[in-house]
Amino acid sequence: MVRKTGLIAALDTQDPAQATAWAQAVAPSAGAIKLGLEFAYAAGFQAVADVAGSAPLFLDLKLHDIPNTVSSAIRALSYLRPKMLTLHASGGRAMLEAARKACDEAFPAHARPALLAVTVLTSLDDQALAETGITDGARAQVLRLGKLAIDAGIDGLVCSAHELAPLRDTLGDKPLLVTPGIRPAGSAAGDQKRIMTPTQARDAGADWIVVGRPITQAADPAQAAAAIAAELAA
Ligand SMILES: O=C(O)c1cc(=O)[nH]c(=O)n1[C@@H]1O[C@H](COP(=O)(O)O)[C@@H](O)[C@H]1O
Repeated sequence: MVRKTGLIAALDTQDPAQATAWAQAVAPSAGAIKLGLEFAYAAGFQAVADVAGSAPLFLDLKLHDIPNTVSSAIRALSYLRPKMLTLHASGGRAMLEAARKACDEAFPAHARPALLAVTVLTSLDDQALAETGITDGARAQVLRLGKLAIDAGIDGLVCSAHELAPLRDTLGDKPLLVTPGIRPAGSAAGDQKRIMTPTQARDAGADWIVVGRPITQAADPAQAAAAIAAELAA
């Protein structure tokens, strides 16, 4: 299957003016902008709504709580009209199903966001995961949580590019697979552990790659985003 892999630019900042400038800079190259915990906590949800005027919104709140709280939170944020919304797969089946139901009820059918379940954070390697009690490695845990989330009606998964091939083998083409931990050749990994380049992630089957600091910390964020989009299209 020929897959078109899109770019999501992660705009991690506390400053609305900075987020707006970055959103405008990346808009020609990115299919969505990602605003998450740092921006929402610092600048508030009105600022999220304002910045989201520039591009489709990936709202990365990584919901993880009891089913009633997660479904109520989804109803409460529905006015933001995100294109994608994250929650943690490790919240379990009942939470995932409650989120699916809340999403279906709170959004009109034409404006439903893709619900994306975060499997194992890309900042974790097998050793760090073992300290949490998961001793058979990131790949096994991503597959376990990925199957659970898709079975519970979730639209897609957030995983590292290293798990794309086994997930596609197990779950097929339909689930949206979104991969952070992407580093263009030569850029610093920072706190990310399970990383790949944009080309490698595309070739392994990503629908979307998420890139933050390699764009936002570049001397010219517009040019950095354009270069990544060009790499994906090559
Ligand atoms: O849910 C996410 O987007 C996410 C999941 C994950 O496992 N790893 C991960 O890095 N992210 C997010 O993706 C972005 C990656 O940013 P950079 O490391 O700067 O490219 C950050 O905004 C993270 O919050």
